[in-house]
Amino acid sequence: MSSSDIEQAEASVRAELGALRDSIDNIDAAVVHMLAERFKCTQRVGRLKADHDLPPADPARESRQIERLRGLAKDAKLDPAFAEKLLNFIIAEVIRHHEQIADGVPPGGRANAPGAH
Ligand SMILES: O=C(O)C(=O)C[C@]1(C(=O)O)C=C[C@@H](O)C=C1
Repeated sequence: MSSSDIEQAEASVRAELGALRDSIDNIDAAVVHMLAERFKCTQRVGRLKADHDLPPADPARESRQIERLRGLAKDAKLDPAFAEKLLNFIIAEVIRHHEQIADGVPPGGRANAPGAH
């Protein structure tokens, strides 16, 4: 469906689509804000782990998180496999951050590293 298809649709359909998209935009904003808060916590976890020579990843903790999230997803009628993929995607990024902290990479990237622009 292109934008012009939408322009041709009935006014009531356009109004309903607009209202639904407003809600989607609000939800997307909430997701971004919640993720930002989560990453603030995980940055502190990364610092703590680096300071105490703890490994970036904790697979046992991840298994518990996945089981818990799959259960929550089922209750919420969300595909548990999707919830698991999403959590794994987020955790992979967190582990990358933890590794950077342990390697002494400054927040925002390797600004002073050779080859950086
Ligand atoms: O709880 C930790 O130890 C974390 O580092 C946080 C976190 C997560 O993002 O939830 C990330 C990596 C670990 O493997 C497990 C969990």
